[in-house]
Amino acid sequence: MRIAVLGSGTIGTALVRAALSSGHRVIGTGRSERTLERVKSLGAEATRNNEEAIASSELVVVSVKPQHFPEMVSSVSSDLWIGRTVVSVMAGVRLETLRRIMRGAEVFRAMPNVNSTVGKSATALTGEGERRGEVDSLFRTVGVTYWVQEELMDVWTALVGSGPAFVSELVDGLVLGAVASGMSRELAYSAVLDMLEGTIANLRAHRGHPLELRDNVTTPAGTTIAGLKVMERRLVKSAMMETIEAASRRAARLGKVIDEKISREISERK
Ligand SMILES: NC(=O)C1=CN([C@@H]2O[C@H](COP(=O)(O)OP(=O)(O)OC[C@H]3O[C@@H](n4cnc5c(N)ncnc54)[C@H](OP(=O)(O)O)[C@@H]3O)[C@@H](O)[C@H]2O)C=CC1
Ligand SMILES: O=C(O)[C@@H]1CCC=N1
Repeated sequence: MRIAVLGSGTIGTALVRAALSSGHRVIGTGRSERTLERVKSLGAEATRNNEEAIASSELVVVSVKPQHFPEMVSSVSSDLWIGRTVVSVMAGVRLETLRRIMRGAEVFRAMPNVNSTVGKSATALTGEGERRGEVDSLFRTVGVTYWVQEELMDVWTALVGSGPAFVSELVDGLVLGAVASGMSRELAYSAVLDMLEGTIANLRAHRGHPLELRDNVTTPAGTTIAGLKVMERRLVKSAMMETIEAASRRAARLGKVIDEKISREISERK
């Protein structure tokens, strides 16, 4: 299949690489010379011209930032979308918005995460169309896929899309705590990553509630309960809940703002 990736940045580049590795012909777009050179170095074609990329492809991935989407689509003739399959990875942007601007295309949304760069994304997919299987295959090349109702895309974006940033913050906090207690940063970082991998394996093996694992670790009057008391006092769990809710609300808001811009764009075209 011929695949176009519009916006070959962090996520776009991972998808260019994935599509090439599955034997597809790929054309990636970008604005800067640096982006275009990176796409070429992977073995794909590269162009600044989104129309050229769309016209020559059956499957089109839209991986520009949501804020750049209205400007990007305004430079594309609306006829070009007819008969294409389009997959947007943009946070917040609704299927309804995409369908309105891409008349005649079958439209999907995907929400991967930055772990797609190491083949370990968990990607939510939504939408309907004949190329559902091909869309699923593309994202399975960068990790695992889950088909979900569109209503869940904003919270998925918060939990899984933004999640690696939140976990990185937590990792940094743990490392700094160890540094404050006299461990070198290098050793602490390596130890935290191993501890996380082990914890994930343990949680997956036991399949129960995560608090069962917590209680297995927590010796009466031991070290863990001393730390847990601080986490309780500092409302760490409450902060995590609010973090996901805030990010999810932001995705919803972003979708609304982009929808309004696209509506204005369509009425100006008429
Ligand atoms: N980063 C993440 O972890 C995740 C991001 N997403 C979503 O993926 C999308 C991309 O994010 P990310 O990869 O981080 O962003 P990047 O900024 O890394 O990539 C965006 C790319 O779009 C290109 N671009 C901008 N405008 C145009 C245009 N008019 N025509 C062609 N190319 C254009 C930029 O090119 P240039 O650099 O040359 O200007 C850049 O390479 C976003 O919509 C985001 O919501 C989804 C899940 C996770
Ligand atoms: O921060 C963002 O908006 C994007 C979406 C998911 C991850 N990064």
